[in-house]
Amino acid sequence: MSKDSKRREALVYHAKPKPGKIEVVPTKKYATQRDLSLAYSPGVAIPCLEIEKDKENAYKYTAKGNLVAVISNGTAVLGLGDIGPEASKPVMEGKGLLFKIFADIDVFDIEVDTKDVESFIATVKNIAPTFGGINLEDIKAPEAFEIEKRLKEELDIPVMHDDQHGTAIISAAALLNALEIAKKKIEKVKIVISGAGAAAVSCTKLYKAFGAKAENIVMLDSKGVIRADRASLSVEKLEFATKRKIDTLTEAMKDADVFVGLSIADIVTPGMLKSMAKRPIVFAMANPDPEIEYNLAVSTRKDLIMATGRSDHPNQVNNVLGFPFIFRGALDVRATKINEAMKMAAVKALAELAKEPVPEQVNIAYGETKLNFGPEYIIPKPFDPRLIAKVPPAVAKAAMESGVAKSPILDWERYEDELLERMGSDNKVSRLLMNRAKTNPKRIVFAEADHLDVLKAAQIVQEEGVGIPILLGRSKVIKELMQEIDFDDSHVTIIDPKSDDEDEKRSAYADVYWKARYRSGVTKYDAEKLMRERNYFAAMMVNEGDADALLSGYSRAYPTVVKPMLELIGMAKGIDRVAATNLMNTSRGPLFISDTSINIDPSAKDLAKIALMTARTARLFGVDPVIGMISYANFGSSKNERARKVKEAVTYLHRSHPELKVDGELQVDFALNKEMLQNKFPFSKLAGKKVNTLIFPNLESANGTYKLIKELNKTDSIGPIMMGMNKPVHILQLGASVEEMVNMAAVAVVDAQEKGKKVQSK
Ligand SMILES: NC(=O)C1=CN([C@@H]2O[C@H](COP(=O)(O)OP(=O)(O)OC[C@H]3O[C@@H](n4cnc5c(N)ncnc54)[C@H](OP(=O)(O)O)[C@@H]3O)[C@@H](O)[C@H]2O)C=CC1
Ligand SMILES: CC(=O)C(=O)O
Ligand SMILES: [Mg+2]
Repeated sequence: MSKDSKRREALVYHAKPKPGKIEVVPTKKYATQRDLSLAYSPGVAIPCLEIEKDKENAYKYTAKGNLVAVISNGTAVLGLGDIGPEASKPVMEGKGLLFKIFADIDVFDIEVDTKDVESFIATVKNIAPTFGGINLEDIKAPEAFEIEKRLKEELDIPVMHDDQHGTAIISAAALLNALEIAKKKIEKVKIVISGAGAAAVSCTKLYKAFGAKAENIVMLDSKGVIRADRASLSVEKLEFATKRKIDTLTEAMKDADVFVGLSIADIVTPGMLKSMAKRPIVFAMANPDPEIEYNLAVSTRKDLIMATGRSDHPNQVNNVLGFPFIFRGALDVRATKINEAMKMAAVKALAELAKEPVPEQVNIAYGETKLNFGPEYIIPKPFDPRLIAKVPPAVAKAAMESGVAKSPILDWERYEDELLERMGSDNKVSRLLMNRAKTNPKRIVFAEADHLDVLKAAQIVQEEGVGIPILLGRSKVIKELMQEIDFDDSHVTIIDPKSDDEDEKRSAYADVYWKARYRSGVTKYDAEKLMRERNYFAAMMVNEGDADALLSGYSRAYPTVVKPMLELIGMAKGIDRVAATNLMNTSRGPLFISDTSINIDPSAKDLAKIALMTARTARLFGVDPVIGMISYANFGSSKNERARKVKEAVTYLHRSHPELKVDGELQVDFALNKEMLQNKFPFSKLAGKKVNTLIFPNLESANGTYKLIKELNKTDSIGPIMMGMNKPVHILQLGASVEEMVNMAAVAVVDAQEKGKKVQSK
């Protein structure tokens, strides 16, 4: 992607559909007058008075306990410097987003217009009653040190300057692991620290706490090496002043084992790297651009262990891995501080986690084949689902043991369950899907590429590396539209099935088609005419191996596209029924709904087949299927044939697939509410389990339900995903959005990867 496109993409992301990245969502009912009289006056007065009696009740009756303030004055925003409070807001909102998606913590971002230490402290103290914790962000040194110190002393809620301690925790964990890989001892290594600001000073203090020796450390600021004989050094800098008679980074780097950059971009040269000791460790953590670019660094020294603060290279050493989980642990025990014991516990938990076998889900999420503890994997990845279950308990335990926890955790197993439960609401399934597609992109025919939105989706698919688009349609229109949206056509195949240029291909496809059907009344002429039809041509491309997957249906009603696909592509071996499922990214986690598009009134046997196909699809998305077979009645309470049909399907499934977690017939609310199910039907195979797949008894109920969820909750939906076809062919909903089409393209690619595996293993 060009620099211009990246810039445009970033601006559109922040501007559309609503400006900014976060909003406030009510958590209580507000539908009726009664609800409102509880939410506000007069009902609201009751909790007010309870809190007046005892301030601790604020944790019981308000959102305080899960609310963190991300506060900045914009004086050291990433590595962009002093850009002011307004300009820091996108970063602070971004931190809010990360707090929410990684640890389910709510955030108000607060940008304060003052550089005066006292006035900043007073502002934070005055608003502190609102919050359960304070995350100070991007405030420059030395002011940041005084601000944090004072707020910690004067407030009884956890206060952490993330650039100091978040960064210190993550980089210490990464450093301990990198040293282990390089077989070096922290007590012996020579360390160069570029930067002497908030992040650098705190990181270096923590390395010292883990054994690094002051005499082995050289620190630099904007004026060069911090030497003991330099005039008017701040106390923080003085702690790291060296007695060595050197002035420059070049001199400092000679024979150094470790370089830690918390300063500005591009100050380290290949020459400097070459002068470092054997097996050097380089953490170039300035954001967004590191002290030395990743590829330049690793191509300069093969024995390098390299990390940056960025997500687009291996070893992202960035405080994102820390602050959500550290605050989660601190809030959950109502810690009054984030102390050294808690920080050390977080370091150890992170460092240990990197050495454990990486779950397949993480490999998929990062498009890796096998992440393993080693030079390119020294620290866990932010999307590792184990982080939420490992780091907050370690922090919480340390808080309890060090006596700063006001509300200790008694049942750790239950706490871990609660932590995992919190993470149901993020969209990790679509992320997983996209990343799995990227590992082995396939050729996808976009059969309606002369429509602007289809083309936009193809462009994203190409630029993101999800697949290799082949654009089918009127080539003149396609090319004009491509220009309009800045879609580079130099590496994209464009095919117009009606044009003379395709005579040869058309005739070859027609021949194959005719030979398979000449005893069914199809003439050569019919076949040639059909091949001018885009869907027939596209399907033949997939059949004949000229493409790996097909997407169509954006501009036509679903049944009119399904029919030719079934006729040309047909069903997979051993399958006598196709069906479609929709994956909904709901607030309780991923939910598969079937059959949303094909079978109008399936029989009991068909329902069982649909359940089995959906279970297979769920596994493809990394979801262990837990299936509710839906009806209007529960477990035999109605004798009507419609309920009996579902019951029969369940009996069949229990007999033929006893290992499958499936039960019914069930009403939707019982299927989705595990406590309700456990209480009323404890004998059910699903009692106490979280159902993630619903099989509906007929098309109208499944189709209506998924559309209802999608429209009312604005839930992302991936699908309809065709199941049971012989080739990866997927049919879009009429007028699907660009995002839906990109998701479907990823589904088509993953489907092609899977079908490819089956062919290979035959
Ligand atoms: N990866 C991560 O997780 C994190 C990365 N960072 C990055 O670290 C950097 C610093 O952030 P922070 O500590 O909050 O900011 P501060 O403003 O507190 O500190 C910046 C420091 O960089 C020094 N500096 C400036 N130019 C040079 C130079 N040419 N050579 C050496 N030092 C230089 C400054 O020197 P002086 O003291 O003379 O002004 C100052 O000490 C930023 O790029 C930020 O993005 C920060 C936090 C987390
Ligand atoms: C990551 C971060 O907090 C920073 O660069 O400032
Ligand atoms: Mg920061």
